[in-house]
Amino acid sequence: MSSCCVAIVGVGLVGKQVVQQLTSPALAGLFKIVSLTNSKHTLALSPSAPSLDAHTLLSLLPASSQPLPDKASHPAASYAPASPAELVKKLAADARANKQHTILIDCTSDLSVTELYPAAIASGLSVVTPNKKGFSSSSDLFQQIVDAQSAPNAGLVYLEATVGAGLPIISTLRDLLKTGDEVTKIEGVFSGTMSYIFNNFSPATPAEGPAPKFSEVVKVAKENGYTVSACQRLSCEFTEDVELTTRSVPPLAQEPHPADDLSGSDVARKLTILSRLLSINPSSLAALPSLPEGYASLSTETLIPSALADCPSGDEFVERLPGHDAEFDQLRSEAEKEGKVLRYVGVIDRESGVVKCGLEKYPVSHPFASALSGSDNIVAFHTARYSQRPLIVQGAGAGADVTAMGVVADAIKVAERMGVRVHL
Ligand SMILES: NC(=O)C1=CN([C@@H]2O[C@H](COP(=O)(O)OP(=O)(O)OC[C@H]3O[C@@H](n4cnc5c(N)ncnc54)[C@H](OP(=O)(O)O)[C@@H]3O)[C@@H](O)[C@H]2O)C=CC1
Ligand SMILES: N[C@@H](CC=O)C(=O)O
Repeated sequence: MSSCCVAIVGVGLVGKQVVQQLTSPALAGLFKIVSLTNSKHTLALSPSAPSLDAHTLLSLLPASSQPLPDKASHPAASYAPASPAELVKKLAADARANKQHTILIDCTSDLSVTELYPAAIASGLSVVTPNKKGFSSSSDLFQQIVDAQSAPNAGLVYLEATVGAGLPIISTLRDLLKTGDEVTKIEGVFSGTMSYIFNNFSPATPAEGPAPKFSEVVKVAKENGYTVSACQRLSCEFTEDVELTTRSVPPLAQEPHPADDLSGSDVARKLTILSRLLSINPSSLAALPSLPEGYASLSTETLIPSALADCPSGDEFVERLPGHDAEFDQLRSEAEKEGKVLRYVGVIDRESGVVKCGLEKYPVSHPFASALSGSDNIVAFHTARYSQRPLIVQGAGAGADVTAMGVVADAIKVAERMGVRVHL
């Protein structure tokens, strides 16, 4: 096989970057993009037509706010209303007919798309995704995805970018486990947004002047989160209405409503994924909690003040947050009195069977306190082999370009395993 077909569902921040990277000179000959789908429309491309560049491909998919044109402006293109379920059936039939392996790349955050993975994998498609929901929701769905890989001629599944974006966290864990190491504990800062907030609210080396208020830091994080959309679009050259100065903004990927990150559920989903990967591999250590409802079964400390729990909009949340600054000031001064800083961390402790995430205090000399900046994630693997000092993975844990790198690197692994030769 000299190339793989690729269908991308979800063409937002990450999906656009995936298109960009798959059509780069290094990879354009190895992957053939056969469809792009947003929440409303599917653009289908004839596999026999010459490959198109990223700009042309993306310009052929109408935005979901626009109606489908009567006729495609490119001879290789055709349109249909978006139906990921129908798409999976068609891709599987085409792959069988053309004897060409096809990768479904899900760059949505939609649970209903992940519910298609078992059927997709069992019908021979491979799935590559940064979408956490399929692996961190009910244990039934997770088990169905795992079991689908045992069907005759099943496709493969790769999920590196679900944890730490492009950082090699899932692949490191898999390598440790498959080579027989015992992973006793995984701990780290797993949220780019939480990392940014606490690196600034509770720095190891405070800047001169008054300490920042929690609400001010969250507000800046929210603003940067919005700015990164503009930043990424600029780097893809799809809009002209963005000032060049936005390039200097650190790449955050905060959810539009800060409560989605501050609730800790994003970290809980990442811990669920790692915990389940640990649990499906043989180990002599005690079993971890079964997490039947996924992230919702996990002990998660929320940072949303209870009075703001039902705040409907992100703007209103940020407006009302200053009323709760005193609570966060107190947490910070308690930590400072002990010579410590605050960090929002996740822990999977194999020996005690604890899986939890919440706010913890760390001495300023600890790597979680002093080694992080921007939206960095840091993950420490404590194992039988790495018993004296943990194996540490660190770097930007959010942002469209690094997340897309994790996705595209997974697609390369699928292609290699399907017989496509990829040279150094
Ligand atoms: N951004 C980051 O730094 C990181 C993101 N991730 C994960 O990557 C995924 C994508 O994130 P991101 O690109 O930032 O999100 P965006 O919101 O920018 O993009 C999501 C895209 O999915 C589309 N979509 C939603 N539902 C459906 C559906 N049912 N069928 C087809 N398309 C659909 C949306 O379409 P429409 O345009 O029509 O609304 C949109 O194009 C998420 O799962 C996220 O958690 C993981 C790690 C880091
Ligand atoms: N919102 C997440 C990014 C996607 O996983 C984060 O801040 O880490």
